[in-house]
Amino acid sequence: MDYISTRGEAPSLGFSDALLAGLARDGGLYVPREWPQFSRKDIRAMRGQSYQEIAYRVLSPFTEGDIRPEKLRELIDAAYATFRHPAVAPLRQTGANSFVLELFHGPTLAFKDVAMQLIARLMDHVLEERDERATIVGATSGDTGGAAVDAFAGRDRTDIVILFPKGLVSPVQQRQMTTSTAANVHALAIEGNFDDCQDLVKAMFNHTAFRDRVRLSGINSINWARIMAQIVYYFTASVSLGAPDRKISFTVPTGNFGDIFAGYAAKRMGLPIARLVIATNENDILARTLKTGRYEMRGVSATTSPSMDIQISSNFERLLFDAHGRDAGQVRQAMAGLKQSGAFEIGAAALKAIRKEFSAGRATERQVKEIIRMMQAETGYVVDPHTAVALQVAAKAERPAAAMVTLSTAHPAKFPAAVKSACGIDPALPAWLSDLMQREERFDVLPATQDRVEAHILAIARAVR
Ligand SMILES: Cc1ncc(COP(=O)(O)O)c(C=O)c1O
Ligand SMILES: N[C@@H](CCOP(=O)(O)O)C(=O)O
Repeated sequence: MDYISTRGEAPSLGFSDALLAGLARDGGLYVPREWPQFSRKDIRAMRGQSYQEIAYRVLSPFTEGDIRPEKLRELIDAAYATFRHPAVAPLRQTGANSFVLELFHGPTLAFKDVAMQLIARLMDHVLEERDERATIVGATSGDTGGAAVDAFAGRDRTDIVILFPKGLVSPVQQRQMTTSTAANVHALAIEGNFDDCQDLVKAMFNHTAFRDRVRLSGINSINWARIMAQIVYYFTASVSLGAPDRKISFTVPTGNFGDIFAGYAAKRMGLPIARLVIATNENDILARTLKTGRYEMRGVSATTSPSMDIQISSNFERLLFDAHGRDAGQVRQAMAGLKQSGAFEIGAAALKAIRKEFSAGRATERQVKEIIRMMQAETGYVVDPHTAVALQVAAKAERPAAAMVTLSTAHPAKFPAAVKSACGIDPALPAWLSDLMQREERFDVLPATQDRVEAHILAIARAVR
């Protein structure tokens, strides 16, 4: 399998190179040249198989030619052995035809662990085979950072630098990034918001001399491998609910558009998905875009679901590429518009193609609070605010005959203040994190300026040439 850039001006790469590259050299995102295909028979044959076995079948075509099959199996087994639930991503029934897919049973209690535990091992393996080192840089609105720190801590071939918006992540999220004692972990509090952090990461990738000097690599969902690993749970959930003989819809709490794009990829690979529903909080750029056909930045407000307080949804570029019939010129034009004026229009045909697969809705802060309260009062189930955004949008979504699976992307204990204020329950952290709030923090504070961040990284990275 080889990977091409959404902007059409970077060389195509094999899996291992795309994994280490993160962002393409033309500023675009890598996507597989073709979507691997799974027949109804292939999907039916997944019934009764473990998460690890389904992961192996789904991921093999993406890594073929680069990662040996037995190595892939070994890395998958090691990655998911870190999860505290035997099913890895269990389903919970919440209504007659409604289910919640719990993606928070990994070490840092968010869905990011699903991909991060695997890609840390994949990167380590590739770097070891090449006898190389890398400097990994990531931007986080809260969860990616903690998951990356856990997955990469102590790995000898990588330094990991995480940029988080100062004061805009929950205390639990911050400590998951700042209390690691591993020497290769570096947390940076940036004086700005998540979009500033993400812009800095992209700017560093586009600064070729710096990129080459520190051997930059990325772990945000701009890295194809993140999306790839997340495709798996759309298959496991659908198969356990009767796919391919039953169509399933998914509602996904959305920020950077990575998680829901993984659902779109699963559909392109043959999984019968009815609708993909984008759920946003009050930072509703994606819901507005689907309604109006205009992607327009308007500023970010802080909500109780901080991980989704995002305006630049990086992976929307991957969808645009497909919706424009893989015309990289159209993507370049849209991205230039976004850079120059903070907006772009989506042409009628592309918008029609997007609306054919996706619906979208937004949840207000009041609705999020109410749904957490109601869910706990009526069923005893306590959900986090990101999951609540999606449950609210799913409840309002048009319901074709299909079952609705809502993705639960974080454990409520990551956001105790919001949960307590909504339903009165103070969700406890699990045993392995119970002393998190007493651990000593270690992080640096920097302004959102590229030269200051680059200078800092040059001073700490061991991969510098
Ligand atoms: C808990 C949680 N839910 C939802 C999202 C949104 O996911 P995505 O950025 O893949 O759209 C994030 C951040 O990515 C998150 O941390
Ligand atoms: N919500 C994310 C933002 C970064 O998204 P990513 O999926 O591109 O890493 C976070 O929690 O950091």
